[in-house]
Amino acid sequence: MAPAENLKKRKIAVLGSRSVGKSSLVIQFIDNQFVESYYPTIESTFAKTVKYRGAEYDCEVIDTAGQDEFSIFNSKHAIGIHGYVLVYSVTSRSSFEMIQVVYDKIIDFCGVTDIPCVIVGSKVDLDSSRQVSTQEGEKLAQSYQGAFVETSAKTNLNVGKVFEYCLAEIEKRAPNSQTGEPQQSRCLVM
Ligand SMILES: Nc1nc2c(ncn2[C@@H]2O[C@H](COP(=O)(O)OP(=O)(O)OP(=O)(O)O)[C@@H](O)[C@H]2O)c(=O)[nH]1
Repeated sequence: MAPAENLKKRKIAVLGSRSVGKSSLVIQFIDNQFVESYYPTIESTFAKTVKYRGAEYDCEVIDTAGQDEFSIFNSKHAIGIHGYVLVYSVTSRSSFEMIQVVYDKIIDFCGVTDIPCVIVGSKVDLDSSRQVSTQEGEKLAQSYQGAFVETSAKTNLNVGKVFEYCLAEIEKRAPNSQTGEPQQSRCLVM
């Protein structure tokens, strides 16, 4: 393992509607377990060292309280964040629509044209209750120039990929940077 000072630090925020499975995704990624019961999150931060393309990354993952159209955008979810995991449930069209609201709020707040992001369609094990097609998810991610993946925290499908893709999106925009200056630091407050 690389000495701590050689680790690249990356801060990743996980956002999306309530109950779409953000915590389950993060807990499956960090602890390799799935919890069936539902406890609404206030906010939790997790740390994990991830190896990606031969480099080690010190990832801080922020699991946020679910958003809705009335939530006021929390500046904590933009300042110092390198990449975003935007989660909807494939069983909920309204959660898919909420991704677009959250994305626009981030873009607006940061004053940038795009952000490193992964669009995640969660709960694919519940395919018989699907309301959002894979193609719709892909199309949305393309329009954001981000990555797309469908997951199940329950069956541990593609959970690791979410964070791998997120690192890839961050690196695409800030290759070889030790701290990876987040995009919004280009904002100038006057
Ligand atoms: N079948 C299935 N259920 C899931 C999956 N992921 C999460 N759930 C369930 O969905 C419910 C909500 O999951 P959470 O991970 O707490 O959702 P959240 O987005 O963190 O919720 P908030 O904290 O309110 O924002 C829980 O009962 C989970 O067990 C999945 O991949 N498949």
